[in-house]
Amino acid sequence: MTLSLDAAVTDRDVAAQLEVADGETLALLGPNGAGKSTLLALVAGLLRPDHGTVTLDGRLLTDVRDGRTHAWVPAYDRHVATLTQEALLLPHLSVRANVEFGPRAQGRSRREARATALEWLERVGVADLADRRPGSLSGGQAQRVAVARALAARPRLLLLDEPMAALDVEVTPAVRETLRQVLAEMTCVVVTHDVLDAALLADRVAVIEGGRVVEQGRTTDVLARPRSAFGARIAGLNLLRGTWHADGGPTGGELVATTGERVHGIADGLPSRAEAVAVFRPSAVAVYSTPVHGSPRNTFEVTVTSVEPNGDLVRIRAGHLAADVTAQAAAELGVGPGARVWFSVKATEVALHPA
Ligand SMILES: Nc1ncnc2c1ncn2[C@@H]1O[C@H](COP(=O)(O)OP(=O)(O)OP(=O)(O)O)[C@@H](O)[C@H]1O
Repeated sequence: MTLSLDAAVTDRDVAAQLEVADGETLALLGPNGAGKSTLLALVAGLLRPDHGTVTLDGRLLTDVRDGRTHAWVPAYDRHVATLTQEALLLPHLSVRANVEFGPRAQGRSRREARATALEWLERVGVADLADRRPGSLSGGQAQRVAVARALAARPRLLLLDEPMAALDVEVTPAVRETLRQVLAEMTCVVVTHDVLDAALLADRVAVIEGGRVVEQGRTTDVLARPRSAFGARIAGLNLLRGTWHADGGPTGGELVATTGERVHGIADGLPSRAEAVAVFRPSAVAVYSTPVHGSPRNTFEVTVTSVEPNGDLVRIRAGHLAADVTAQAAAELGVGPGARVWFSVKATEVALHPA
């Protein structure tokens, strides 16, 4: 294992064991206060456990036993980079200087640091902003720069703490896609509230509740067959498989699903005729009893198969698709199994990625 953690923090009632293999992305999911950020802090070296160990690439970073610290590598020497909700760029430095900072601090030459910075800014799609100051960037741009800064330091492990939580919904899909591409090569732990992040970014998921790992496994397995209460609440994403047809329209094209639906969505750089999946949350689906129009929306005429409570909402299932609506909306619709309804989801809510 590249990363192993087996540690406890008594006053936060956190006691967990995690393992992440080389090149793998693990998502930590769980309700507020479950202990996700605490686990990241233990790995990053920002928090000392009451007992336990943290190992990265066979190097013992933390070892606390019998009330004594046997090993403690300080945060700056762990080869671990952390990306938080806020980009936290140094305001008085240019974008490029922010990204050069890590390589320079590691003793690389000015020229090498500059080349590395430009390469990463290019990869995350903001090379044209290199000379700007952080204060003049949008939230999405700043977060891309923060990704470049984190990776320019060549960390062995990347920790992401809700990296998209502070972004506008319009820019989230594109930043998520950038992360998906760069994370493919990294060993990574991502804390998220958003099941879509887990579905698109993570190979494996660990569900944390009350400071304990209550469920873990391959993302697809956990989302398809959740065994914990939290897992069940977040599962049920809509997922359509098919072929992407680029046509240059408002969203660049549509996915023709093997189940017949045609779906517009956000597909950054997906080549035409690629096998792809379209993913969207049940809560992004509006339900109507009459046909709806209005672009850029996807509308599917479906037959309701079940209506059941789902947390504070009501989940309306129609075969392989699901919509979560408020209890009031469900009451107004007054639909039950067998009813014909229209599911509608904005193209901006649909993420497409290679299958
Ligand atoms: N700095 C702190 N000092 C003491 N207790 C803390 C501290 N930070 C968090 N806690 C407590 O530790 C427990 C775990 O919190 P943690 O922040 O790790 O949860 P989380 O899963 O990251 O939550 P969220 O999703 O709300 O960010 C909670 O009971 C919390 O109140």
